[in-house]
This record gives sequence, C-alpha cells and structure tokens, in this order.
Amino acid sequence: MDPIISVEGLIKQYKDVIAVNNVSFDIQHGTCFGLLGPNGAGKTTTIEMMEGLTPPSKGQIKLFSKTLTKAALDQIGIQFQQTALQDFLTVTETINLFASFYKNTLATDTLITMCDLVEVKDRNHQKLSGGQKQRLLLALALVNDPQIIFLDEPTTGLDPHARRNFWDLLTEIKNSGKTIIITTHYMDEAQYLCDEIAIMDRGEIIAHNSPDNLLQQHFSGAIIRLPKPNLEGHTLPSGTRPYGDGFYDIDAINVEKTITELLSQGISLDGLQVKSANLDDLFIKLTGHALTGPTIDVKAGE
Ligand SMILES: Nc1ncnc2c1ncn2[C@@H]1O[C@H](COP(=O)(O)OP(=O)(O)OP(=O)(O)O)[C@@H](O)[C@H]1O
Repeated sequence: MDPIISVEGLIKQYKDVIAVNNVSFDIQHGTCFGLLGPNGAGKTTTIEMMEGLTPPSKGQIKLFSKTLTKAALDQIGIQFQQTALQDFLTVTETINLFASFYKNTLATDTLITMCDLVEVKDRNHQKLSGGQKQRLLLALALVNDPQIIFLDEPTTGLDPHARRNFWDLLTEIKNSGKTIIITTHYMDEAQYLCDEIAIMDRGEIIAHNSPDNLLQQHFSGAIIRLPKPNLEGHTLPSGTRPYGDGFYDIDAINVEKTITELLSQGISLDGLQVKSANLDDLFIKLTGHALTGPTIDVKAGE
C-alpha cells in the first residue's frame, strides 16, 4: 500500500534560518508517527508544511499519493494549541459550532464519548482542566472524521495522570484506523505511542525507525551510570559519555565484565545504576546534548 503521507527533500528557509533542512520520510496508514526533538529542532515547521499551513521553500509533500490539494487537506484534522474558542460556550456547543463548518461530521455525542468528555459536556470550556481542554481540542480535530490527525506537543503542561489518559485516548483513536502525526519533546511519550519516530535536531532528521529498532541499532546490552567523581583521575572506559552534569554513562555489552573491569581499575561503584537504554539516552548518544537543558560534552577521556 502506498504511504498515506510522503515527504521528500523538504526545506524551509526563513531569512537567515534554515528551519527544516532536506527532510524526507513516509508515513504508513493507521500508524502513529512521531517527530521528536528539542526546542527549535524544526518539528512544528515540518508539520505545518504537511498541514498546508506553511509553504515549503523546496521539496514535495504528498497526502494520499497526491500533492496537497484542498480535497486532501479536507481529510486531515489538526489539534491546535491556541485555537481561539468562542467565550461562554459549553463543550457540546463548542463542538457543534466547529461541526457547522464542515459538510461531513461525526455526531457530537460520539465525539464527546470518544474523547471522554461526558462528565463535562455541559461545562463552559473555559472551566476545563488542562487534560479536559486537550481532549476537547482533540474532539475538535476529529470533528470532520479525518483520516489523518496532527498533534503538536499535545501533552506539554499536563500532569502525569492526564498525560497517561491522553495517551490511552490516542491509542484508541489509532486502533480505529486513523493515522496520527505527533510532535513531542517527551521521549517516553514517543516510546509509548509511536510506531515510527524521526528524531530531529537543528532542522535535520538524525535518526528514523521504530523506537525498538533504533534502540537495538544503537545500544547492545545495558547502560551503567556512575557519578562523575567516581571516574575522576581514571582513564574512561570506551563507550563512556557524560549524562547531565553529574554522571557518566558506560555502554556495557556484558554488565558483569564491565563491573569487574571498573573494580580492577580501583573505580568506586558507589551510586552505580544499571539501566536499559531509552530514547533519551539515544538522543544524547546521537547529538551529544540532552533533549532539554544545557549542552554537554560527550567526548570520553576529557
Ligand atoms: N516564522 C518564522 N520566522 C523565522 N524563523 C522561524 C519561524 N518559525 C520558526 N522559525 C525558526 O525555525 C526553527 C525551527 O522552529 P520550529 O518551531 O519548527 O521548532 P520546533 O522543533 O517545533 O521547536 P519547539 O519544540 O520549541 O516548538 C527555529 O530556529 C525557529 O526560531
């Protein structure tokens, strides 16, 4: 089957900033595709081009195997963060208002049930919690029963419980056959939701695959994390990189052997942690800097 979205050689240049630099990928029907990366990586610009909101400087985007047409764009739903909602309307009235803009729509009751808004359906939308507001914005994105849904950092600012609920909701929506494109800073979110991810940094895609495949490609075995002072004055084992300001991570194919080697060099194991790699670790390994926070140096031996 042809991909539902195909992006090739996409470039977006603002005056002196190349926001997106030669990005290409395909997205398959019924999958969740994640664009990940730190602030300014180019995620929003990339999805705004796919949504037809920002024209590319170069490159090609195909939805349903066709270049962006009005008919194709009618089949997408966008969850806007800053949607200006009409004051004093209830949740139900807000959905009805949005539905009036489209010819083909899902029933308001269906959307309310689907997005877990039954308890607040008669509440003024300005009185919703953060999680409820996100679910309303998702319902609005689903109003025209789109095949493709775009979400730009939908869980930023939500508490862990609300984030988890939102993930479950997105999983149900994906299982109903829709294709989801999501941008996020949160690697755990991507790992939970996405079938495929593209990690962006400084406008470029630096890795693209399923989360599991990416982890298998870049890590074999476990990570041993030690406080930095433990390694001061010692030659750093190969496969060592800083983790934040206070730790070193060592890739260990064989944990027992690596620990024996550390001990034989007189390195203290106080505060040692052994963990399996996640996408945060992958991002640091690929870029040398954390997803958020200050840049850190990855060169071992310095
Ligand atoms: N309209 C614009 N004019 C000039 N530069 C822009 C414009 N929009 C985005 N940029 C720049 O393009 C780069 C990518 O921005 P973009 O918003 O796509 O990143 P992002 O990965 O979505 O970041 P965030 O997670 O903070 O939303 C940044 O350097 C940004 O300042």
